[in-house]
Amino acid sequence: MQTRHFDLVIIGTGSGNSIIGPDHDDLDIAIIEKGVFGGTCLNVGCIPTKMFVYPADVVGAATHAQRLGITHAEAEVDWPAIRDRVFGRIDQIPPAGERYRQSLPNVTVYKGEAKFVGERTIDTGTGEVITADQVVVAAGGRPIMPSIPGLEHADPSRGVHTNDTVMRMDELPKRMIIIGAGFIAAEFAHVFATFGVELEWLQRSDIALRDEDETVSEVFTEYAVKNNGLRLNTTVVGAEYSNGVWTLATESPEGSRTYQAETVLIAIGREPNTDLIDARAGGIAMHPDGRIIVDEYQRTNVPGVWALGDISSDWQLKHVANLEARTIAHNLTHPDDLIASDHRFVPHAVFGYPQIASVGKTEQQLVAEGADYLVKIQKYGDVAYGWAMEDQLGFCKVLADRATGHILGAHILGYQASTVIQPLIQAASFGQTAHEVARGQYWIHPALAEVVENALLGLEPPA
Ligand SMILES: Cc1cc2nc3c(=O)[nH]c(=O)nc-3n(C[C@H](O)[C@H](O)[C@H](O)COP(=O)(O)OP(=O)(O)OC[C@H]3O[C@@H](n4cnc5c(N)ncnc54)[C@H](O)[C@@H]3O)c2cc1C
Ligand SMILES: NC(=O)c1ccc[n+]([C@@H]2O[C@H](COP(=O)([O-])OP(=O)(O)OC[C@H]3O[C@@H](n4cnc5c(N)ncnc54)[C@H](O)[C@@H]3O)[C@@H](O)[C@H]2O)c1
Repeated sequence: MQTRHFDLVIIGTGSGNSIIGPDHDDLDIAIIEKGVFGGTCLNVGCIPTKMFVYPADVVGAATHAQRLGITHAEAEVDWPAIRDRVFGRIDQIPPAGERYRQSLPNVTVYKGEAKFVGERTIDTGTGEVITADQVVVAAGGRPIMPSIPGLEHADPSRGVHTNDTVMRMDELPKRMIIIGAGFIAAEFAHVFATFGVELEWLQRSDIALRDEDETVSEVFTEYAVKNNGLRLNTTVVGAEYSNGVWTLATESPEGSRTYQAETVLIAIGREPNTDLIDARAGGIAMHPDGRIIVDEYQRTNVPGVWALGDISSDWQLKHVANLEARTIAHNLTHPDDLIASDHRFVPHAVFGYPQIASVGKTEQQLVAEGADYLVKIQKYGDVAYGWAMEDQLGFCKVLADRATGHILGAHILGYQASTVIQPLIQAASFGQTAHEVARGQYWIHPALAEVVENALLGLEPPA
């Protein structure tokens, strides 16, 4: 095996690929990718899912328009056309990104599965072992599979999917069973239910989106039970495949039951790829759940080795992986002026139906901490635009420190929640008080953002 030394090696081309910039022109860099250039978000995550969510939102809006006096003919969903539109656009990007990297004189692209064989020493999986002064581990994660015989591996040919394959199905199945009720399940349940697939959506615990603020998860769960086939407290204990149909055996407090469908979507969480890269052989310390331990500067315990994104972060979110990549991009070339990743107010959104967005602490976390807080829940339907929409579900919940008025958490469920929440993310991040944000600016009337204004005004003024 040949051995070559680099200034910098990057493992993974998701957010890892965005590290390389003009500051690094003088470095001899290797980047290693085992799969498709661009990583999860671009190829099998954020971007394609939202490209399916958008048409689902369009169909959903037409359906919900009945209460506004508009009826449409039933939507005809042309799955191959939707799928080919999505991937016809996405599939052009990875080869272009790879070609660009290969065109840079100081970058060598290895197409192989990287494994540490020593400290800062990596087998590229291409017949070459390389060493480096600095290594960035950005190898992400993968779907967790259940330990149920038949379902331990994705097998699209038999209708067992994860997010990696479900968006490329040849045709829309008549029936689908979704296992899990987190982010991925919520978004795909919205897409497939809206596209007319008969859903059985099985969740082993008593609530969907468990980590959200409890008001949000309760309203979301109630809607999903009523409209999207969600079944709670239902644990899958066995699976059989016969004549193109899966029969899943389940246990619940009501007893044993089976569910049948041609397609099963597994969405029970994601695990870090530290085993694939043999992080242990590189001397890299890990949490019990397999994530790499990093400090606020994204340093691991091994000098010169950094990690970012899903393989190390507390958050499996693209904007977090990107921020951590920016931290490392700076720190690689500024050893005496390190910057820390800002994880104070990490927001997220779940692009299902109803849409959800959140930042900061949940009310249950504040209760557990014994915090002295103010809370206001403002309904969409009680501000002008929400009233015009005849919205019956949406709300904005704001939590603020009683003494200072600082925003501690904000949780929105409803139309465009992911956009409506942004002023609250800004206020929390810049330390503005609820009163300042509500009173210190105009709020366009009668825009939906008034739901945020009224939530803030509804908090008692700070003592
Ligand atoms: C269905 C879905 C929807 C999502 N939607 C959103 C969303 O709307 N918003 C949001 O913020 N986040 C979303 N996420 C999460 C987001 O995609 C991830 O947090 C983000 O992509 C993580 O980036 P990363 O760079 O850490 O890892 P990745 O993008 O996964 O990149 C890791 C790369 O490393 C490569 N690799 C792994 N092992 C090796 C090895 N041994 N050798 C060489 N290469 C290797 C992989 O092939 C991959 O290309 C979604 C995730 C999924 C699954
Ligand atoms: N819009 C977004 O930002 C977005 C969208 C999709 C995914 N993501 C990221 O990807 C991550 C992974 O998503 P996910 O939905 O797979 O995970 P998740 O952690 O959000 O949800 C996992 C679900 O599976 C259930 N579960 C866990 N183990 C199980 C088991 N053994 N059997 C049955 N059910 C089980 C849990 O109760 C939970 O409902 C998310 O945490 C999120 O960070 C983000």
